[in-house]
Amino acid sequence: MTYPIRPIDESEWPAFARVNEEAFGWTPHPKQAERFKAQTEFDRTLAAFDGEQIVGVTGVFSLTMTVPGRQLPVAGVTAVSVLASHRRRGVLSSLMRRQLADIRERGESVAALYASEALIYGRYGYGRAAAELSFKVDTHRSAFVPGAPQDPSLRLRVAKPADVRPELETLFAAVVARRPGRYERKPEFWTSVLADEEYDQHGAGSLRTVLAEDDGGVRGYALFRIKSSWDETGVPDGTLKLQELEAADPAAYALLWRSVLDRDLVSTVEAGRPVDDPVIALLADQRRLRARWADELWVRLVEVDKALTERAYAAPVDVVIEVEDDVCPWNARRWRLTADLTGAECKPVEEEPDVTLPVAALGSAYLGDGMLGERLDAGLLREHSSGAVRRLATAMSWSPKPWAGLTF
Ligand SMILES: CC(=O)SCCNC(=O)CCNC(=O)[C@H](O)C(C)(C)COP(=O)(O)OP(=O)(O)OC[C@H]1O[C@@H](n2cnc3c(N)ncnc32)[C@H](O)[C@@H]1OP(=O)(O)O
Repeated sequence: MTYPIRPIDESEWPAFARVNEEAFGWTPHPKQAERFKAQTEFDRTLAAFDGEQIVGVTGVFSLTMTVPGRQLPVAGVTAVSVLASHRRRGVLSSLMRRQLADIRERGESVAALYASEALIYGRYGYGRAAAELSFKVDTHRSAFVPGAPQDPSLRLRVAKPADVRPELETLFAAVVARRPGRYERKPEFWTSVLADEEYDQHGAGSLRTVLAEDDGGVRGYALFRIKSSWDETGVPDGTLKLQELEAADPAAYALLWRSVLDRDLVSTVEAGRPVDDPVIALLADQRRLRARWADELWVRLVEVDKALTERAYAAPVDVVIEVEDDVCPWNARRWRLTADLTGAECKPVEEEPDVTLPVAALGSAYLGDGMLGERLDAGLLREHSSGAVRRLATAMSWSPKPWAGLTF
C-alpha cells in the first residue's frame, strides 16, 4: 500500500503534531507545543496520509550550518514520526526518499539530523558525523593546569538571561562559525534556548547566566541551572547543569568555566560538550571528568559533488572515489576530488577508483570527525590504491571537531 505524501498547511497542524506526540510518547505543555509550532516551516513539512488521516510526518529547518572552513545552507531534518498503527509498512522510507528529493530540488547539498535511535538512518545514507561527551565533574577536584589563561581586565556579571538576550545572541553569532556542526539561531530558536517555565527546569531551578566582559564588551557567557541539595550530614551537595558556555577567546572561556566550577554550594557540574572541548585540556585531573560518549549529528550528502566542493580541506588530496548510493542514485558514480588549502573540485570521471565507499561514510567524515580511518580499520571500506583512504581522511579531518550543541 502507498501513502500519498505532501506538505501540510497550518490548519492541519494539530493532526501533524499529534502524530509526533504519539510516536514519541510525549505530552508537551501547551507553551512547548506553541514553540514547536513557531519553529515549524510549513512549506518544508511532509505528511503521509492513509485516506484522510495523517499517519507519518517529518519536517526540515532551513539551517545555516558551519562546515569545515565555511557556512552552508543545510537541511535540518526533524520531527520524524510514524503512528504505531502504521509502523514498519515503509512510511518512513517513503518520507525519507521524498524529503531527500525535495532537499536536492531546493539546492541544499547536505542534510543533518539528531537520531532518536542509532539504527534508523544509515539505510537512508546518513552517517554518524559528530559526537558529544556528557560529563560530570567533581568541582572539588577541578583545579586547572598551571598556565591556564588569565586576563585581569575581565570581570563577571550576573544577569537574568531574558534581560541580556541581545548580548547572548551577539556573542553566539560571533563564535558560531568556529566549529563545524554549529548553526545560526533564528529568534524562535533563541526563545526555546531561554525558555524558563517550570516544565523547562526539570526540577533544577531557573535558568541563570554569568557574562564575562571587559570595557570593550561581552566576551563570553555561561547559561545554567542549579539543583540545590545538602547531603545527610548537612554538607552542600548541589549540582550545576551547564546548558551552554560560549566564549570569544581562551581567557574568557577559562574564567567562565572557573565561575561555573567554583560556584558556592555546588559539588558537581554536569555538561554535554564537544569531544575536544578545551576544558579537557584545562583540567589538571582529567580523570575527574567522568564522561559518557554518544553520537550527536548525523549527516547525509544529498549532492556529493556540490557538498565536497563547498567545504574546506585540512591537507591537499587528489583521489577518485566510487560512491555507492541506492537512495540518491545521482550520487552513485565515480568522482575525482582534488583539493588543497585554497579550494576543491569534484568532477564525475570514468577512471578506476582509489576507494569505493557508501555515501554514509562520506557523510560521517564531512564535518571533520575523521571517521574514514576507523571504517577502513574495521574493514568496511574498499581501498584500491594503498594509502588513499588515509590521505582522504587526513584532508577531511578538521580541528575543532564537529558538534552542534543544540538539538533541532
Ligand atoms: C530526526 C528525528 O526526528 S529522529 C526521530 C525518529 N522517530 C522516533 O524515534 C519516533 C518513534 N518511532 C517512529 O515513529 C517509527 O518507528 C520510525 C519513524 C522510527 C520508523 O518508521 P516506519 O514507518 O516504521 O519505518 P519503515 O517501515 O519505513 O522502516 C524502514 C526500515 O527501517 C527499519 N526501521 C525502522 N525503524 C527502526 C528502528 N527504530 N530501529 C531499527 N530499524 C528500524 C525497518 O525495520 C525497515 O527495515 P527494512 O527496510 O529492512 O524492512
